[in-house]
Amino acid sequence: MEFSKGHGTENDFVVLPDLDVRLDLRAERVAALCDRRRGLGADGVLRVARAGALRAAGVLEALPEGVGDDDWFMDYRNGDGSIAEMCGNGVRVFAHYLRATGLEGASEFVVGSRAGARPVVVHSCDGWTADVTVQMGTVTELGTSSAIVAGQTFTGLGIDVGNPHLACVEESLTADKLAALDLTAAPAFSAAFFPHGVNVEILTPLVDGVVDMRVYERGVGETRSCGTGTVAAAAAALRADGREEGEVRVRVPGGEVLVAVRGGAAELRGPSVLVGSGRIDDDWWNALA
Ligand SMILES: N[C@@H](CCC[C@H](N)C(=O)O)C(=O)O
Repeated sequence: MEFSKGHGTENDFVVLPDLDVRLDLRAERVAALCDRRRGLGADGVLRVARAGALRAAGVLEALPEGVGDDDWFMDYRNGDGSIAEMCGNGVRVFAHYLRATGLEGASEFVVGSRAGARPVVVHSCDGWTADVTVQMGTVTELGTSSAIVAGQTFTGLGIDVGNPHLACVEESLTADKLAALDLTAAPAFSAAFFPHGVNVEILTPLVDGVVDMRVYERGVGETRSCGTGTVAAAAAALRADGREEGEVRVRVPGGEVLVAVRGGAAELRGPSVLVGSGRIDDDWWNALA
C-alpha cells in the first residue's frame, strides 16, 4: 500500500492514493496510522480518488453540491479516525500531490470535499514544494459563543466554513502571550451551540493586516496550523475590526498563510511540502482492528 507524507504549514498528512477505492479506512486504522509512535504519524489522512469512484464504492452516499463524478475528491480523516467535512491545508497538499505525481496535468482544477467543491490554482509546484490558492467557499457567521482554555474563558465568533469553528479574537493578547498559552487540554465549549464539536482558534487582534493564531482541532488536538481555522480567524479578526472584507496574513506556529474574505466567501493561499513516499506494510495494516 503506497503512501506519501506532506504538510501545509506543518499541519501534516498521510496521503493515500486509492483510485480504485479499495482501502478500508475504518477509524481504528486511521488512528493507528496517524499515531506518532505506533504509526507513521500525522494530523490526518487524505485519501486520493475521483468523486464518482468514492460514490460507487459507497464511501459517499451522494456527491456534495458542485462536485462531479470526474472531479478529484479529498476523502479527509482526522487523526482520531473521525471524518471531517473540510481541511484547508489538506486541499493544498492534495492538489500538490496530484500535480507532482502527474495524476493531474492542469494547474487549475476542482477538488471535491464533503463541504462541496473547492477550486484550486497551483501557482508553482515541484516534487518538493508548491504554492496553492484554494477557493474556500462561503463563510457563515453563527453568532457568539465561548470556550475555556487552561481555566481562561475566551469569547469568539462561531463560524462555519464547511466545518465548525470558534474563532476568539482576544484584544489583550500579544504574540508572546499567545505562544505561552497552555493548549494541551481540549477546550471546554458549548455542546448546544456546537452539537458536532468545534475547532477552537485563539488569536491576536488585527494589526497592519496580520494576526497570530493557535488552534485546537476537533479530532486531532493542537496542530501547528489549520487552513479552515485561518479562514475563520481572518473573518473574526476583520469583524472585530469593524470590517466584513479584506486580506489577512495569518501567522501560525507552522508558518504563514494569506486569507482573503470577499463577498461572503474566502480564498486561502499558502505553501505545501511533500516530504517523501513509501509503502505501508500490508500485514501491519490488515492486522489493525
Ligand atoms: N486541519 C484542517 C482541518 C481538519 C478538520 C478539523 N479537525 C475538523 O474536524 O473540522 C484544515 O487545515 O482546515
